[in-house]
Amino acid sequence: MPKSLTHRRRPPRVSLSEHPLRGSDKVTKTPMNIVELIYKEAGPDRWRLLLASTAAGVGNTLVLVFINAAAQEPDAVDGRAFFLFAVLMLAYILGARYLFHRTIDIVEEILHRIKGRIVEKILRADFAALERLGTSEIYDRITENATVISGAVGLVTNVLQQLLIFLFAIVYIAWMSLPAFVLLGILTAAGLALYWTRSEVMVGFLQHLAKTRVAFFDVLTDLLRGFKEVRFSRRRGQQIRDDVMRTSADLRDTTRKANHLFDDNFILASCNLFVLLGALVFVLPRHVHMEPATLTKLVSGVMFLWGPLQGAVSGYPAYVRSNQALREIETLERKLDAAAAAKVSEGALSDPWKGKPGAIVAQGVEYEYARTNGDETFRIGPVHFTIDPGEIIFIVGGNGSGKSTLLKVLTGLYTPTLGTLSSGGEAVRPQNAPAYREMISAIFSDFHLFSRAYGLLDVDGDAVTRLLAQMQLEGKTGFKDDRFTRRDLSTGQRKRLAMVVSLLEDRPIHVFDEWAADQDPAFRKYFYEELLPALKARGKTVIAVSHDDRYFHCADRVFTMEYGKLLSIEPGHRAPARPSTESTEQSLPS
Ligand SMILES: Nc1ncnc2c1ncn2[C@@H]1O[C@H](COP(=O)(O)OP(=O)(O)OP(=O)(O)O)[C@@H](O)[C@H]1O
Repeated sequence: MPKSLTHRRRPPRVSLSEHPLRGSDKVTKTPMNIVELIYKEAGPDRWRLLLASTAAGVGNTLVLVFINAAAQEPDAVDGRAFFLFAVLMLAYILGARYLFHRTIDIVEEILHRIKGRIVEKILRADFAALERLGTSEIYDRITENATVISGAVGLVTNVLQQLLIFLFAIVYIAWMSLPAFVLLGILTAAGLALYWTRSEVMVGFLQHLAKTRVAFFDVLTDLLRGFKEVRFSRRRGQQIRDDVMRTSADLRDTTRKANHLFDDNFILASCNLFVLLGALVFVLPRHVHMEPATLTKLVSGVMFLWGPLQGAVSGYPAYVRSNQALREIETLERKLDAAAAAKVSEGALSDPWKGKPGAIVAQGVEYEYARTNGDETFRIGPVHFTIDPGEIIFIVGGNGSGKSTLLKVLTGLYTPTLGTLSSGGEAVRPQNAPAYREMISAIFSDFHLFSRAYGLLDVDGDAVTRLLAQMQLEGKTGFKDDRFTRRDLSTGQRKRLAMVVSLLEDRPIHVFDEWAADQDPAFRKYFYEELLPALKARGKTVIAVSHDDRYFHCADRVFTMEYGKLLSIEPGHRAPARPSTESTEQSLPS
């Protein structure tokens, strides 16, 4: 029996570790499939790929035909025959190697470019739009889908090669016996039609599986993030467990059904082959005269179809999955395109300030969050004020009064819905907003500490050590190779580390969103009574959200917000004091 040199693979099973494919997003344009993408990206190499594929296919087929022939006439095998055999094998090796390696290179290059493009789009995206998009979707789509495509490319390429071999084998059979070719054609077409119909059902399962996986991961994430809270309530733990088990059972059933379908399709393809062989041996000789030798060759030829058939059958699910993954990436890119900040070409960007912001003026500034699910949205403004260079401004107000929202508008992260924000007489516009933000160093309440000192050029190690000491962080973390040696600090310490970075940035405007909230009394005092005055003495403008009414005197002016409106602007020493929140702190030793 001839043995195929082709890859024989069982259909890939769907496992829990695979990416949850999502089929819910509507894609308006017909997305490119993986084969079209490889064809397009291959450029001039596509002909070489075709050639390599043909060489591999022809080599593979002829090696088997050759072995078949040699087995029937062993006496005719001489040195020349052996040389021909070696040449055919070499053609297969070179062709297959080029085909597999080149398609992998092309796909990996495509994925690398897609990642770069997505990061570029994230960097260019409008902050508010990116906030709405959320991080988990971006993370999921950029990493998991790329993994699915990477993993599938070998199988998909194999399908293409197998189809070619299949074609050659059919021609070989037609050459031996035309009636056998017609019979095979009819049975193969019937088998393919059945396989195709079942494949449609399989695609539906894959999509359902994708949604179920997302639900499973969501509830699992809830359990892991809320692990602390679960420790305090057995009932909560039980309910979460029930939810996890319910989604897991759904996942189990769908995975089982999908895998059964894969297996059934595999068995179906095998049976199709058996039917072909049966028809060849039991039916054909009764109707058509055929030499026993020809029949033996035909049987060998049909058996040779086994490899290509299996390759194609097991590659098809990979093809479907990678197309789905491509669709996911495409959807993300479209969402990011929609989230892009107002289009400003690199050349049109301007910096009218050159690092000197002047007075910040808000004239009738309003901002409203985008409406989602028809819910009421929060809006601030209209607000009017001027903040002079070197001023210390505190923004105070109750929870949810809009302090952080105002900070995001003031720092140019949110574009006002109405009114004008200007700095040094220049309105902040899309063309100059990046330059405006470069003058601000902000620590928001949900700040992030980067693993490296990104954005800080030529950091002076001594300066960092001094600042770490000033923030009482020496011994807790250090600075080595452009990185802080430890970031797993307490909340208050992490904020002090963020302050170190902010001071190193040395920008004219400092923005702090409740920075002092997690500091102990001594450090809070240090922040208000030493650090802020020191910044002011260096000409810095400070805008800080604060709840520390006992330190309002440290501000030049206090802006009080209520329900999104600027209720009052008072000099620091006359600012309204709210009930003290520091009764506990006063009893503690400082
Ligand atoms: N990204 C967002 N999308 C929609 N609404 C938001 C968003 N962020 C905040 N809000 C809403 O804006 C309102 C004001 O929130 P904001 O964070 O500005 O208040 P705050 O005064 O800083 O409150 P706190 O003192 O509790 O930090 C809240 O009602 C909140 O629900």
